[in-house]
Amino acid sequence: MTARLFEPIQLGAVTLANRVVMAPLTRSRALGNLPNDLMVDYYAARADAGLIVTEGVSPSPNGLGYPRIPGLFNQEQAQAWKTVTDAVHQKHGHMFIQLMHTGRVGHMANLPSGARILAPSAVQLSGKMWTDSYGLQDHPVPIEMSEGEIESTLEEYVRSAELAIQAGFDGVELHAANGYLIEQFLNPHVNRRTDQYGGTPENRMRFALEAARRVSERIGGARTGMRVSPYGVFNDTGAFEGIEEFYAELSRKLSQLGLVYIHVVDHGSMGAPQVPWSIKRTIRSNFTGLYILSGGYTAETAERDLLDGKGDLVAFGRYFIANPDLVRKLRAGRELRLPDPATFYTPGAAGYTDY
Ligand SMILES: Cc1cc2nc3c(=O)[nH]c(=O)nc-3n(C[C@H](O)[C@H](O)[C@H](O)COP(=O)(O)O)c2cc1C
Repeated sequence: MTARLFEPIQLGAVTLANRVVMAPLTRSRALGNLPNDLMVDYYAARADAGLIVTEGVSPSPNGLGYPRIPGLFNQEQAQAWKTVTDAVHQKHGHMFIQLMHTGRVGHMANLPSGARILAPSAVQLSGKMWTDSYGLQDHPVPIEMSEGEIESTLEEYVRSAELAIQAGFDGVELHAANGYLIEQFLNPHVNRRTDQYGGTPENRMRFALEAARRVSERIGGARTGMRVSPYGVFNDTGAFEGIEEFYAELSRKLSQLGLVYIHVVDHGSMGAPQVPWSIKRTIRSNFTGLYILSGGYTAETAERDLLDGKGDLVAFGRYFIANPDLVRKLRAGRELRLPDPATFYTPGAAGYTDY
């Protein structure tokens, strides 16, 4: 059984061996924000996925809000990432890098010196952030970005995308989901600006669309995707008035920019409210590129939704943590292991390369 999931599919210029995507998974193993040999092993072991999307990687020193997450904004990082992409390509895998700027989600203790916690508005995130030096700390009140800082941050995305291509990635996924910087602009609970980047839906979309436009102009739409999470609640986001029309318009505009895929998060399986099918259907019909389904999928539900035409590829997150050979297991209908959440973000090989 499960046939469609294992059919090849064209994604821009590359042919993926199957429609199984390894979802982006922050694992916090990048000491000094630099990819290392342990990460090479981890990704290479999962190269059977049709497409690997990396963990969130910051395009800026300011976006390294969590401890030990990798960056991609200098040559040293690009060279280190090249060892990862080489290992994955050697095994005939393909790989997009997820550019995740954490924005207000962070703490100064996690950032390199000179970096700053920037966000569309000076609205503090609730809850605490882990720091290796001081344990759990309150999120700080972020600095409201000036228009100049918005401009330089957009250029950081472009520069990072360039470095990604240099580092051998097949493309870039802009992280506009889960309450990180791009979604901080999209969401009116977080974005209180009154200039051209806030207020109306058109203004709140501007940062996301500018990032998508500039990155796709630089590296090509065929190498640019975006991840979104309408109705997501992570990092104090949540639904807002006019959300259906908002994402209808956003997906239409991303389609016009020629992005190769849209990756839609549904964290219903993680305890968040289920994302209504109405909005997924709207995005599906407005966006002419590929659609990646994600959130709580099994072999059976993935196959069902692909056959129903709900999407073109299916991302698996937690199962990929505990089952490096996930594609083989799905194909054989074998039982899947569950990951140990205690080692999701701890440094070292335990719960990372020893499944
Ligand atoms: C440990 C962990 C880290 C994650 N890190 C990221 C991330 O860096 N970027 C992102 O977009 N989503 C991230 N997610 C969300 C996953 O990509 C995925 O959407 C989620 O796990 C639901 O899919 P699943 O039910 O197949 O696990 C993370 C999830 C987990 C469990």
